[in-house]
Amino acid sequence: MSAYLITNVSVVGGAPTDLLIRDGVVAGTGTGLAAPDATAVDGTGLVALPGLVDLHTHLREPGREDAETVESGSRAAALGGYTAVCAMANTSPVADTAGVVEQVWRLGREAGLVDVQPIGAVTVGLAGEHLAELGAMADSAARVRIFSDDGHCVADPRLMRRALEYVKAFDGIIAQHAEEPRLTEGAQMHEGEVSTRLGLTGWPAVAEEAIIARDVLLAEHVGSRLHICHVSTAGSVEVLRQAKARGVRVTAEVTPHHLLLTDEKAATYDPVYKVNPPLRTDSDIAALRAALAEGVIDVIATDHAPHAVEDKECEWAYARPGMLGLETALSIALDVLGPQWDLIAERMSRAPARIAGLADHGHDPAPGVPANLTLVDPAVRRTIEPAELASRSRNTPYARMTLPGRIVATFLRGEPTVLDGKAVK
Ligand SMILES: NC(=O)N[C@@H](CC(=O)O)C(=O)O
Ligand SMILES: [Zn+2]
Ligand SMILES: [Zn+2]
Repeated sequence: MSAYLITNVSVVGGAPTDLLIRDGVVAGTGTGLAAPDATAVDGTGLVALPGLVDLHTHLREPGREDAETVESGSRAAALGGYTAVCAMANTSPVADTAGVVEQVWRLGREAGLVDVQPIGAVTVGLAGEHLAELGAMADSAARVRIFSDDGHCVADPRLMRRALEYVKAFDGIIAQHAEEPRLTEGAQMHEGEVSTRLGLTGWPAVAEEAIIARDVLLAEHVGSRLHICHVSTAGSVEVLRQAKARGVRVTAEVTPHHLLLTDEKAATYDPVYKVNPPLRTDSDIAALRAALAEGVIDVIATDHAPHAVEDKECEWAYARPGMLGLETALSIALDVLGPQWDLIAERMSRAPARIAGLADHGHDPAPGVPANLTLVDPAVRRTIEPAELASRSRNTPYARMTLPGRIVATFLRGEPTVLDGKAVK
């Protein structure tokens, strides 16, 4: 195994130091380290963060390899500073058996760019009728701990209760896509002033809030762990705040796009802005940012949702919802939070690693910890060019925007996956 000596780097915003990486772990820190056999990496001006961990990634393999593969999505993740991603189950076939989750897990290992941790479906085929084989997925080589029908809500309260009961035995989590389907039939965008003006059917905030309120009560009743995907409204934050104050075992994530973009974007009729849950309002953004600072929202998760051109560059009503996220998330976080490195490390690495139970991830670089880390240059501003992204898809809402921060290098267990801002393989 190789050795790397990163010199003069700020670890999570601290005073510059050196970091020696050897045999897959951080072998030493301190100023003036010497290691003649190590490859030198000049860390001057750079910030070292624990490798980012994404709780919510769509990799599209198996089934839509034209939009993304485990390998292309892993490369996008590494370039975004990630060392682990949790792959959502809404593939084709759905990841609802031990066989499919093991396939995704193996493809992740073969790509070798990030740790790919499969999420299993809650219900067979995401159909919301019968529980999938949760135990077999948990016992499989993929060791699934998070289950989600993401893309769909587990709308049936009895099924949701049974799923929560089932995963309690192995401290698993149900990650809910909170959307009361009866309240969002035909919905195209956030229900509010802009949808009224544009004449598009609205997706009301209460469709999300009602499910979160129900599910925190179910989780409290059962004593199980619940995670809420892509929280998007101020009302959801209030429900979560109350639940957490009561000690309910609930965690929550917000996406970069819900922290930055509003429903006004729909007025462009550019389907790149169509997403579930929809972009909301300025006051929702303010509440989400405050909740993130406070810890009512635990995690920034990308909901990286690649879509092929034919599924996205069409009329708004026919376009699939979802947008890319992995290669821009850290920049959006920097833009929204500023250089609050400890908060960024907490919300984008430590907390998601803890929630997903990824023991090798989410550790600040310190002697003895697995060398899963990323180096950020906060001084660089870069313009997002969709054609330059590593993702197979192009549906970024940040095209031609200039954003702060650039990932210079990413290390997975001591080996670089990104160096000089370029993927190593
Ligand atoms: N977020 C989206 O708009 N789309 C996701 C599904 C989901 O996260 O609900 C997708 O799979 O494309
Ligand atoms: Zn979802
Ligand atoms: Zn999703």
